[in-house]
Amino acid sequence: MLHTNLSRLLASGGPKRLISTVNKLTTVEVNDKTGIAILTMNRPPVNGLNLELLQDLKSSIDEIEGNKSRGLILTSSSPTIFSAGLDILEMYKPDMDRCRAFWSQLQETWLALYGSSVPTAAAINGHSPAGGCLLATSCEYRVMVPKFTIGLNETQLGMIAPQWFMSAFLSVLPQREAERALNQGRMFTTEEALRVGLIDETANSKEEAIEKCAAFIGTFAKVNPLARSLTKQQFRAADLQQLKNGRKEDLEKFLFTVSQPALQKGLGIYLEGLKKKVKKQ
Ligand SMILES: CCCCC/C=C\C/C=C\C=C\CC(=O)SCCNC(=O)CCNC(=O)[C@H](O)C(C)(C)COP(=O)(O)OP(=O)(O)OC[C@H]1O[C@@H](n2cnc3c(N)ncnc32)[C@H](O)[C@@H]1OP(=O)(O)O
Repeated sequence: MLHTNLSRLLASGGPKRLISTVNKLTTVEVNDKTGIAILTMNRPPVNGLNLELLQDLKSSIDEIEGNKSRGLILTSSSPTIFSAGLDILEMYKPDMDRCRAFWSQLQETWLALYGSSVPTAAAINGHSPAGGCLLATSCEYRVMVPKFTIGLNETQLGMIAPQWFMSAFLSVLPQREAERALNQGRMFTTEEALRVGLIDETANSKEEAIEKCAAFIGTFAKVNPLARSLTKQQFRAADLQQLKNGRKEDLEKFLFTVSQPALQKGLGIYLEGLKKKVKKQ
C-alpha cells in the first residue's frame, strides 16, 4: 500500500524538484517525497544514441548515483520513441576518431547503467529497437506502452550485436528465446514482448508506466540498500567484468566492422530506406 501511494504521488505530479538541467540531451527530476529520479532522454526526433546523448546519459546516471536517489526510471520525452538505438550517422561514413570516442562512450554508459547501484526501471513509452532495447534490458524492470516495438534487430542491418548486448538480453530472456530473436533480428510488439518476458508489465500511458516503475522500486523500500545493491552487483559482475576485460578488443572489432565497405553499403541502403519512408507519408 505504501509503495502504491508513493508511486501514485510520483506519477500524479506531486511535489517534484528539478535538480538538474545541466545536460542538454537528458534531464533528471527527483521527487522530493519518494526520492525516485526520472531520467528523460530528449534528443529529437528519435533519441538516436550519438556521442553527446551517451555522454549526457552517463553523467545523469552518475548524478543519480551521487545524490542518493532511491531509484532511477529511464524514459523519453518523445510521445512515440523511447530510443531508435545507436545513431546510424555515427557509424555511416564515420570520422574514425569520433567513432572511437562514440563506441568507448557507449561501453562506459552501459557499464554505468547495467552496473548501477540503485534500482533501475525503464518506462518504455515508444519504439525501442537495438540500442534502445539495450538500454531497457540493462534496467531491472520494464513497463511498456502498447502499439510499439522492442528488440535487437542488428542482424537485419547486417551487424552482429556484441557479447554485452547479448548479456543484457539474456539477463531478461531465456537463452533459447534470446538466441532465436537475435538471429532473426526480431522486433516484438508490446504484447509479444510481455508474452516472452522481455517486458514485465504494460501500461496505457507514459504516466502509468512511470507509476508502475515507481511501484517496482518501492518494493525495495524495506530492504537494506547495501545488501540489495551488493546482491545486484554479484548477479551482474561476470557480465560487467567480461566487457571491462575486453574493452579494447571490443572497440577494435567495432572499428574494423564499421570500416568494411559491405557494411557501409548496407548502412547507406538502410538509411535511404528510412528517409524514403518519411517522404512517402
Ligand atoms: C562480435 C563483433 C562485434 C563488433 C561490433 C560491431 C558492430 C555492432 C554494431 C552495432 C550495433 C548497433 C545497434 C543499433 O542500435 S543500430 C540502430 C538500429 N536502429 C534502427 O534500426 C531503428 C531505425 N529507425 C526506425 O525504425 C524508425 O525510425 C523508428 C521506428 C525508430 C521511428 O519511426 P518514425 O516513423 O517515428 O520516424 P522516422 O521517420 O523513421 O525517423 C525520423 C528521422 O530519424 C532518422 N532515424 C531514425 N532512426 C535512426 C537511427 N537509429 N539513426 C539515425 N537516424 C535515425 C530517420 O532517418 C529520419 O530522418 P530524417 O529523414 O528526418 O532526416
